[in-house]
Amino acid sequence: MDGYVEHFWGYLHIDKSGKIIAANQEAECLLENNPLVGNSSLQLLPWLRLSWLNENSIPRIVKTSRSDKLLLDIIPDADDANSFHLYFRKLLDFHDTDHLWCEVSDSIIGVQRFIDTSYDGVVVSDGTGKVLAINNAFVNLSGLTREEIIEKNLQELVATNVIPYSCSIHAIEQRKVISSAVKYLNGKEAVVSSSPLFDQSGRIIRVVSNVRDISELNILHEKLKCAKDLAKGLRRELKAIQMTNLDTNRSLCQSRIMETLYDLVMKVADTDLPLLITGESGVGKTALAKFVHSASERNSSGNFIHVNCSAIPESLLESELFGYEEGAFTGAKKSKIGLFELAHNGTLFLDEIGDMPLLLQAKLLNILQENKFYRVGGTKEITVDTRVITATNTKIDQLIAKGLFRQDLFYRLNVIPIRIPSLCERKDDLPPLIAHYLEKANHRYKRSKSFSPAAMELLLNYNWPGNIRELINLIERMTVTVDEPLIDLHHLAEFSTNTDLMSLTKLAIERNQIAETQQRLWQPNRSLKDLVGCLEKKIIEEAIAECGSLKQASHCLGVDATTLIRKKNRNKKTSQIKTVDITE
Ligand SMILES: Nc1ncnc2c1ncn2[C@@H]1O[C@H](COP(=O)(O)OP(=O)(O)OP(=O)(O)O)[C@@H](O)[C@H]1O
Repeated sequence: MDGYVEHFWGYLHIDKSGKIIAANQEAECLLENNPLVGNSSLQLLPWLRLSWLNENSIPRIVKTSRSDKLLLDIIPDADDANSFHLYFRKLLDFHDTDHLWCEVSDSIIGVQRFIDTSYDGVVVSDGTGKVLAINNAFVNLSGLTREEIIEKNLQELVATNVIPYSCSIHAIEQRKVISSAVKYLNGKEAVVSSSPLFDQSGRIIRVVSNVRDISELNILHEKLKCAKDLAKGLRRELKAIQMTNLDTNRSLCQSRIMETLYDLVMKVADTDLPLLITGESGVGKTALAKFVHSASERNSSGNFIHVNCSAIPESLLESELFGYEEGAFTGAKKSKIGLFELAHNGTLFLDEIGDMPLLLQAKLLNILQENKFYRVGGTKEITVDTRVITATNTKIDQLIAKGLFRQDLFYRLNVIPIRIPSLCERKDDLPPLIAHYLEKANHRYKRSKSFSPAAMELLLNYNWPGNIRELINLIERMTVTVDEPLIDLHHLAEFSTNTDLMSLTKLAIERNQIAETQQRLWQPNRSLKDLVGCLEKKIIEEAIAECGSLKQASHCLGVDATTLIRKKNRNKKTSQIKTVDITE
């Protein structure tokens, strides 16, 4: 223990047997400079009793001579059960108030213990500004030594620039708690709060200052600011990437029908009109809803929230969408914000809207008309500014006919109806989509695959019932599973999981084989003369077709026209290839 106690009190560190391990100067002074360390405290202090060591910190007054009295306190060492700290001080004029001093000593020692364990710096001064005690935390924080501060007047310390400012002096002057920020000479910053203590006559007897190091806090604050700036930058970049992706999506749709669709979407993106997107699964309804959000002002003011109404159990959907208040139902321990609120200033995309229960449809209609709703179990009306985009791949008019969907809600949602055509209705989009997703898969899986012309032709002729999602899946599967660099028809047949595609591929393979066979010159059971005749006829026919007339063809082939006609007709019977009509 340092500081106040050390300054005025003698201190001995003694072991269990009473041997002195350490002592301070005040102790040497009080015990008249006898060498202390190594000696027995019981011999040097005949009034000391070994039994007192085991009595936990009881301040006592002992008579050392006829006139001298010592105030004494023994504290066990917190780290070493076999040693004790002994504090003592002479009592001079207090013969009649011994019992009071016991309490005072106890509180002084107690205060010092308290301030030493404080995380914050502590400075105690008297009513004139003289420093009586400081703790280690203050020494570490201010970079000042005890000698520079203890017993010095704070006003002088400010005047001599040892400290930049004293909050305690202002607390003494203004007789109230004063708080202020201080920057010490070592650069550390602190928030100081000085509280004056008054005696019964209103005199200030002590000022206790609490000094909290805020340098760390400032550094953390700076770091937090940097992190926030970084997050802001990343969010901007993410949005830019998302926008690029969405722009790519638009540029990949080159069919006339999709270009018209995107033109319409661009016109309505910045309005708050509800959109109902229809189309088969995998055509890109979600992608289009994201595109609308990103192309609108809402992209910078709010979030895009995607809710699949068929994926959330009916019993949970209401509380998910609208949130709930504490105690609204069993298990609602805390209130929770709903997805509508989460999409405030942004876009709420309700996918598979046909699966929304009828009861919730009424609540949805209300919110679309009023922009207001109540949380489940709530009494406070909540107002939101949320754009609603819905999508479905079921026929809503059939649901209306069956009484499963509210007609009024349908009209409200279907302000801008958008039907995304299936991939088979927009085959012009296939080449850019295939090229884009093949490149993506090659990059992702570090491959360099390509499709053979025959495989490519097949992909262009296929109907893609699973639409773009099926196309992406097939390309990824082929890129990863095919070993050869060229993905050919037989790979499609081998690795395809779709029976339609598989049979289409097998058909194409067979057709290719027949074509190959037809192209071969040798055929079984035909004489050489017959085969040569056939070839000759084909050459003559091609020459006539290319040159435009028999005369020109005979000129090109270097034979006269009569020979050409004769050769052509000679092979007529044997040829299996139909001849063309030749007119000069
Ligand atoms: N125009 C486009 N260009 C490129 N990729 C697209 C395009 N539209 C959709 N996609 C991709 O196709 C896949 C399916 O799209 P999306 O999930 O939007 O379809 P969906 O119609 O919402 O499907 P579901 O009805 O099953 O929810 C996604 O991987 C998406 O990125």
